[in-house]
Amino acid sequence: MTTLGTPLSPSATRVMLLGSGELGKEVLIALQRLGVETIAVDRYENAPGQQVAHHARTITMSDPEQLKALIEAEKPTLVVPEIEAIATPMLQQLEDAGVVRVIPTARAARLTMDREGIRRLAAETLGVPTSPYKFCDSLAELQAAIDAGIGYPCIVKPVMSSSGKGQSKIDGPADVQKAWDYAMAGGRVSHGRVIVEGFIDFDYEITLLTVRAKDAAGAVQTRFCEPIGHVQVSGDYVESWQPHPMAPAALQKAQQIAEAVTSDLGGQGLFGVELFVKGDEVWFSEVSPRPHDTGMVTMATQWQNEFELHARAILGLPVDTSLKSPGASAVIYGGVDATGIAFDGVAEALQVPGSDIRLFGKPESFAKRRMGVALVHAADTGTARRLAKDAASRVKPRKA
Ligand SMILES: Nc1ncnc2c1ncn2[C@@H]1O[C@H](COP(=O)(O)OP(=O)(O)OP(=O)(O)O)[C@@H](O)[C@H]1O
Ligand SMILES: NCC(=O)N[C@@H]1O[C@H](COP(=O)([O-])[O-])[C@@H](O)[C@H]1O
Ligand SMILES: [Mg+2]
Repeated sequence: MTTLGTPLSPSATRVMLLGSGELGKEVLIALQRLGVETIAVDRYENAPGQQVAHHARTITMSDPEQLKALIEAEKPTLVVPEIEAIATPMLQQLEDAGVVRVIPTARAARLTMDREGIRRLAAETLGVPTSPYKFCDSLAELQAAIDAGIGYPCIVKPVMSSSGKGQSKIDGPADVQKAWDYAMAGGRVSHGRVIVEGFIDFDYEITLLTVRAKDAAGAVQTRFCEPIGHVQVSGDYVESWQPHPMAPAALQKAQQIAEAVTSDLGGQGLFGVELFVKGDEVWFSEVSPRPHDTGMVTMATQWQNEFELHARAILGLPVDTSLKSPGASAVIYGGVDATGIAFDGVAEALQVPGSDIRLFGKPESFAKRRMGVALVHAADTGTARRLAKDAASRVKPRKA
């Protein structure tokens, strides 16, 4: 039986988010609606989720001692990682010692924070198809890996990064040095290690949101949302839609891969399984053991969006992954480097039929920082994509 308490009282169910960006903010709102007491942690003050939580804490989450001190002081019922730059070995230590429960598990957080952990698990332990890959600690090793079989084109990424940070495509020998230097500058934690992957010439890519939640008998069951199609530019998502049609054989393979990976990672919660598809062939790319940026579209398309699904699943509550309407999302970038920016054109954006807007409230804008998203529901995804891009383009961020 799940029992929920009253926030700010001794009975409170207390949940700590490690990372409080746009995704965490929505998880926090979903938790608040269930009367959960929330603690939003991030690396900087006034992060989006910190603006809606009961408590805000700012620490260096990659520093194990700071993380341990905070968790021991706050004693949350659950710790929910929201970003990859976290001292996950410390989370493992605290979970092993019975101090806290990590979502979905400390092991899953640790393995997925580092591309090496999850890639080796998927490809080498579980035998799931992936791009060819190699891990390298120097420019010389990178060049050797490419020459020894990865070949051109290929993709280089820091082992600890997301949203395309530090990622680049190498088309030929002239790009190798540049890709190495870019990766060294772009990781979330300076690490000096990269993955180089053979380029998969896919027809399309999807995120398969996969939920591990308890059924009426208390057993953890796996459920899938409809596939989400998306477009990425420089490794960062700019557009997503749901449902993305798939051939039955490809969908079946996608679900098998998602089931294999998420059941090995275990625990309860929502996962974003990223897959490349060409014909009936499916490759596993990576997985977030938490809501996914491309899944923001579910705020327009599902009865329970991915944040509500995560909140429910981690609390042991039932979930409904069904689609409400086709829809799409389109990213609103900052466009300028400035703090406290202003957004013109919100009313114009909301004139677009079936549209909605989220402005995340990040205190500082960068030209390529995601500051908001436009959401649209429509009769079909083609229409929704067109309208979502239109709505996003009407929002004009500027220096205040
Ligand atoms: N081996 C590959 N072959 C072809 N395209 C790739 C490959 N690896 C990555 N990409 C492209 O780059 C995108 C981003 O890659 P990946 O998901 O690994 O980066 P990320 O930084 O973890 O992004 P995010 O955190 O937003 O998921 C993919 O969605 C895909 O479009
Ligand atoms: N692809 C992962 C992803 O989208 N993560 C989301 O971006 C935030 C960091 O944004 P920032 O870099 O603008 O601070 C994270 O906190 C998370 O919400
Ligand atoms: Mg990705």
